[in-house]
Amino acid sequence: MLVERIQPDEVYNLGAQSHVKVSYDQPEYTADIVGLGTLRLLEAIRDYMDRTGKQVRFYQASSSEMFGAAKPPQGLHTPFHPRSPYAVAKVYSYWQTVNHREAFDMYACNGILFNHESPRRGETFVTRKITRAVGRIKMDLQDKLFLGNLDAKRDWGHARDYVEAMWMMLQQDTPRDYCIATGEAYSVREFAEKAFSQVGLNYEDYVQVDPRYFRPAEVDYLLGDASETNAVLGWTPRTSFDQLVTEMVEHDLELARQEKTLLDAGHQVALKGIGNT
Ligand SMILES: C[C@H]1O[C@H](OP(=O)(O)OP(=O)(O)OC[C@H]2O[C@@H](n3cnc4c(=O)[nH]c(N)nc43)[C@H](O)[C@@H]2O)[C@@H](O)[C@@H](O)C1=O
Repeated sequence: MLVERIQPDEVYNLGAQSHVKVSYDQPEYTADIVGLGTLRLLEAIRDYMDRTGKQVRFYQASSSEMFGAAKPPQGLHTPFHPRSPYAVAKVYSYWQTVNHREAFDMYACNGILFNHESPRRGETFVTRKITRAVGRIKMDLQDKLFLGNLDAKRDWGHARDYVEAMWMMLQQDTPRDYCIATGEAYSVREFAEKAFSQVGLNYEDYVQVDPRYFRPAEVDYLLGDASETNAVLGWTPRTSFDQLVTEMVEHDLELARQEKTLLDAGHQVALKGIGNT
């Protein structure tokens, strides 16, 4: 067994089919990985601790998607109202984690993280889909960007800051749950506006709404209240929304420059996973 071989001190369960729209196309697979996957890990760790007497700390990547339709701002005391198979499975894992902590005295924490982005974000998530398109449009490699609901609002932070918070959660004396957010929300439209204007373009000239990207049930407005977490952990985000957008646009502009250089030199360029979800 893997836990036996690795003998971990800390386990971070970040494994998932993490795309909300895809979870509607693949609900059973999503429930298996995102829901039962957590239970399998918790049980493997419990069994390992029972047999060896060792202590293992467990982090569960809970998600602001669990709040779904709940009114903003959402925090540790907001009741969940999930709006997708992904979010429902995350709620299941949230409670499995709480229950293992209460029933078996495990050091297990839920980090309820609001959206966290970076240049490493998968290209089918909206922020990266936008910044990839901004770079490619600027370099004349693409004409249009097709998006879904431009009015959805998200509390977007930088993944680098959020990963630090995850680690801090497992360094405390007692286990509990936390909420990580910036406390600021922007719409998809505002993200696009800022990203395009970064390279001197107007998003309205390039963005087209395509209903293909609408979700059967949308999460309209996520805005995190991390005040309790900030007080306990002494954590605050370091990267502003403007800095996040700038970093992602600069990264993807450079990627587009490289693509253009290769194309101009007669090479074929295979594009990895440019967004169609
Ligand atoms: C915290 C949470 O964060 C992420 O989930 P998400 O918020 O669904 O992320 P997203 O970037 O796919 O969508 C954000 C919003 O943007 C809207 N939107 C418009 N047009 C497009 C569009 O064309 N593509 C996509 N993907 N979204 C679009 C879309 O309808 C939604 O309202 C995951 O990491 C998840 O694993 C997680 O846990």
